[in-house]
Amino acid sequence: MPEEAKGKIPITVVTGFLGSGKTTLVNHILSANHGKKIAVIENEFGEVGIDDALVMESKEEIFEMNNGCVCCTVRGDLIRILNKLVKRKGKFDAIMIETTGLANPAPVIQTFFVDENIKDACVLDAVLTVVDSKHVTQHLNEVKPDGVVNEAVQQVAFADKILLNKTDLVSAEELEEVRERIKHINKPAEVIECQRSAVDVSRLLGINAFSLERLLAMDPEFLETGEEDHDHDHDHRHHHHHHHHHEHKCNEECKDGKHHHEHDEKEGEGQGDHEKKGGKKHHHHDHKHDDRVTSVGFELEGELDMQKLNGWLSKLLQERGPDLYRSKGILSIKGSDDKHVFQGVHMLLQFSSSAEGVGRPWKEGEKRLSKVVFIGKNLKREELLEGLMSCLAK
Ligand SMILES: Nc1nc2c(ncn2[C@@H]2O[C@H](COP(=O)(O)OP(=O)(O)OP(=O)(O)O)[C@@H](O)[C@H]2O)c(=O)[nH]1
Repeated sequence: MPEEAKGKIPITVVTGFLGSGKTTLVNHILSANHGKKIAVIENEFGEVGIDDALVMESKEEIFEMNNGCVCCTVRGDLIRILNKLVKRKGKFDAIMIETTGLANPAPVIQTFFVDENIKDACVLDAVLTVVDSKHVTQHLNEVKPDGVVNEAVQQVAFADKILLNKTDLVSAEELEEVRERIKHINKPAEVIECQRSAVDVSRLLGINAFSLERLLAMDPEFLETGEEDHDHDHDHRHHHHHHHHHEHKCNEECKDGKHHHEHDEKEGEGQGDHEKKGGKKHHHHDHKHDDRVTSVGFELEGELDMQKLNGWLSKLLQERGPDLYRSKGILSIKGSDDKHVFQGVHMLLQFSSSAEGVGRPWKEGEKRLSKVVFIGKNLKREELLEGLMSCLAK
């Protein structure tokens, strides 16, 4: 361990596009036999929080940051939670942060270098990026409107280690193509092929893989504008270049209930490979998200009919699969005392339940609400709600 890392809390950032297998990785790490106490910080992009119910019950504390993306609105929350944890130093061994699938990891990484308190107490051990072998190419190729960041590219570019996950869903040739593509974006990062994010924890934690030097070699300005540009607790009116909307709650400074923020744009300043900067010749400090990508979430009382739901979801994913990046839900199903879960990634749909060890069973007295979230392009709330309501059991 390098001198400056001694006695500091190691931080692992888990990133990767929507549905790539981040929560699966967090659960894998939490349940592995390493004897470490790990505090987990979960950030979710979605109108309705689901992931907290899907992360395993563990002795460690789980902090949730919903209603925003860790790279923007809730960055202040991240700093507050980290400062709280720093005060409890010694009571746990490590911190793991799971970012949303739409997060640009750069501002998350900057947090560990711009906040004095956090910088003194913590050391970034590694940025782990989970990649969905089947769907990543589509996301890397996605042509974004001018000035909009391609988060999938950023996530690969900033990785210290890449978990090339879901190898069961692709052929050997496809896997090789994905590997090449990833190497093209990020040559130094080790790529580990896996299924269900199952990688030996000794290769993931306490590996001291993060290197600020390497990052600065890739982008000499990495730390320069971070503080100013990414602190969204300050007055948004100072900025006026780009707009950035998520269909989620903002901090009180956003006057119109949508989320705007802007960054100064520095184009093509000899940064080398531009794909590293978001698939375009844009500096990573622009981090305007794609406003066509939104989340729609519902909380529903009453029991759902499994057969109807399965039929409706299968049809929806078939028809809207390319645009429907991610769907997931916690379900109260008629005729069952188990908590049911569905997971959708594009056209792939999977049902499971607490009886199979997925999610936690309903607690005594817990209100049996179903929660469903859709994340994707051009989603129509009314249509989705109508479809979901039609699945209620009579
Ligand atoms: N076939 C296959 N499915 C996998 C694999 N790893 C994870 N999954 C499934 O992929 C879906 C998404 O996994 P998650 O771990 O929830 O993904 P995530 O990155 O946390 O998703 P978001 O937090 O919504 O961005 C779940 O249904 C998993 O069971 C794998 O190696 N192969």
